[in-house]
Amino acid sequence: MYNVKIKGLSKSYRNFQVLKDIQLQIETGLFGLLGPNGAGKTTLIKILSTILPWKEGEVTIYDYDLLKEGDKVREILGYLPQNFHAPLQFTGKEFLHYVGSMKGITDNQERSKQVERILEEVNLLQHANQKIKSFSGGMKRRLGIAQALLGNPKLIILDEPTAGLDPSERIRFRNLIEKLSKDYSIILSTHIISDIESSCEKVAVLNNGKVLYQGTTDSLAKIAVNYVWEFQALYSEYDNVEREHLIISSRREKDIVVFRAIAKEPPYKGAIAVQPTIEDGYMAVINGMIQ
Ligand SMILES: Nc1ncnc2c1ncn2[C@@H]1O[C@H](COP(=O)(O)OP(=O)(O)OP(=O)(O)O)[C@@H](O)[C@H]1O
Repeated sequence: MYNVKIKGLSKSYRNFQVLKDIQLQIETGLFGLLGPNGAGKTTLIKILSTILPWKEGEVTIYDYDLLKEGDKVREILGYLPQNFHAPLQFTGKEFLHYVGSMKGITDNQERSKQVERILEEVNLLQHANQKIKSFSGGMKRRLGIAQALLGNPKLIILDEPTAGLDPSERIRFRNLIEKLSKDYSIILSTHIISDIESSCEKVAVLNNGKVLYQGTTDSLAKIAVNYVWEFQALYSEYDNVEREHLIISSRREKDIVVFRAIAKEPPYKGAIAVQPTIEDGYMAVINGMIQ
């Protein structure tokens, strides 16, 4: 079942077209929206979150027409913006009560129940009465998720939620998102492949305002079969090789360097085709190797 259906969505800022005829269908579960900086992810997410006005195209979210029934969509939506800042002088609990009231949960008992449950869900219960200024980056981000969960939304939209987190916080955050995806539909926008590779079954790749790929994460990797190569070159050739080929990674072994590259043909003498990863598939799509 598709919860979000997008047909022919376009958006311009003055003369600059940011989204170009987007066609997307998003199912229940965890959906990854991948793309480099400037691809148009935030613009798309702001439109889906009813924050940004738009005119061209059709968007349905849980059978509500986004243009005509924005109020209904807001009732079933939880949103964590890219630059989420909670007031530092509040405690975690005070902040969630405040957001809950703003979302129209006026019954004190009901709001308290939700706040406690959600604090537990995001693993912040024992810090609930601490001021937010004492929270780590990861805790603040989990509080961001918590405010999105208030009001029992059906769809949660997270814009670059792991940006700036250290590796252990990132893993913790990722596990939380994966756990939540059992109960909620989640759209996760990111430019970090590892955020989606273990947990998202379906992804879309956006670049320059266009959807270049949508499908399973596995097929995104498979798309690059016969396009990913490993070869060795002398270290002294490093700059030339890097300039002339689409290099994904390299590792130095004394005087030689082992390169991993994407190309339609063997890019270097002795190059052998290797098994592609999701990152390879993503790079191949973004760089226009695969139409
Ligand atoms: N209000 C605006 N006015 C004009 N141009 C804008 C505006 N907001 C975004 N843009 C431009 O639209 C393009 C897409 O931006 P957007 O923020 O949607 O991309 P993104 O994929 O979310 O990237 P990032 O991760 O860097 O935020 C960029 O070129 C950006 O400069």
